[in-house]
Amino acid sequence: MTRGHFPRDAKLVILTGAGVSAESGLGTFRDKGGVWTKYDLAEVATPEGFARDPALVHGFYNARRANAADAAPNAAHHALAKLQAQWPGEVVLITQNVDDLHERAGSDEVIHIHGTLTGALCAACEHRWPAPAQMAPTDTCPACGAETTRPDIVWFGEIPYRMEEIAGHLDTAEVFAAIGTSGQVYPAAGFVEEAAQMGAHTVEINLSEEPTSPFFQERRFGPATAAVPEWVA
Ligand SMILES: CC(C)NC(=O)[C@H](Cc1c[nH]c2ccccc12)NC(=O)[C@H](CCCC/N=C(/NCCC(=O)O)S[C@H]1O[C@H](COP(=O)(O)OP(=O)(O)OC[C@H]2O[C@@H](n3cnc4c(N)ncnc43)[C@H](O)[C@@H]2O)[C@@H](O)[C@H]1O)NC(=O)OCc1ccccc1
Repeated sequence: MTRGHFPRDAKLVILTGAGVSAESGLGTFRDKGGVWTKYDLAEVATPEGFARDPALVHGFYNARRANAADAAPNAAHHALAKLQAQWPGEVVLITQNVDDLHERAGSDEVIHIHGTLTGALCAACEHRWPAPAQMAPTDTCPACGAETTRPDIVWFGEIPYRMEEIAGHLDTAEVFAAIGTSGQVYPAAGFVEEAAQMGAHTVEINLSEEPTSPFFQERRFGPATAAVPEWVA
């Protein structure tokens, strides 16, 4: 990590997107052959879609849960876990991804702003529990018994998780890095501007240029499994 820009124990805030899990075989969303080219986002990733057809939505997430379970963390996940363990300053890892590959690479604290495939949520009492491999509309909540269980995922139109905590980290970040994200989904896409306004050094690591690339002071293009270990080294 080129030290010039910040102190040895700087506070690092890192945001990851689907690109960091692409080389683990988990499709991204907006690239060629991406998830949103195969599925209609409004049908499978909105509360309205779930109300209309919960079986369709559970089927979509059951398939993604199975894919994620069969996948393995890659060199980018491992490099970030090593950075969290060894960097003298604070490292905050925020992910838009709903897979658990960061944790399986050894990252102990990961803020899942869009939820997780491994979690189930009761829409009635907000109880949370580990998701079974296959979820179905007839599943009942172990706490209140209601038949209102859903994947613990933040859908479009819903408020992302832990936003206050994240706002605090963006205000105090000395380095903000975005890795493998197209910067098209808000509020996450706006984090770079918030961090830059507070004086953070901003770094983009991505396969190629994105509309938000001009917001970053430092840009590193290449596959995450090469570019992230290089940046961390
Ligand atoms: C599409 C977009 C225009 N719509 C939105 O942003 C909406 C609406 C909206 C709100 N504010 C706005 C302002 C302007 C315009 C629109 C809005 N946002 C919302 O609805 C959000 C909720 C959004 C969350 C939706 N849920 C997801 N995921 C869970 C589901 C699921 O996963 O099924 S978002 C979904 O997209 C996220 C972003 O996608 P990326 O990760 O960036 O993936 P993508 O495919 O796009 O890009 C991949 C990148 O990787 C790169 N890459 C590929 N391979 C590699 C490689 N090998 N190495 C490195 N890089 C690589 C590619 O080049 C590319 O750049 C994903 O992470 C994924 O989580 N809620 C909200 O705003 O509530 C109110 C609010 C807000 C704040 C405070 C209070 C209230």
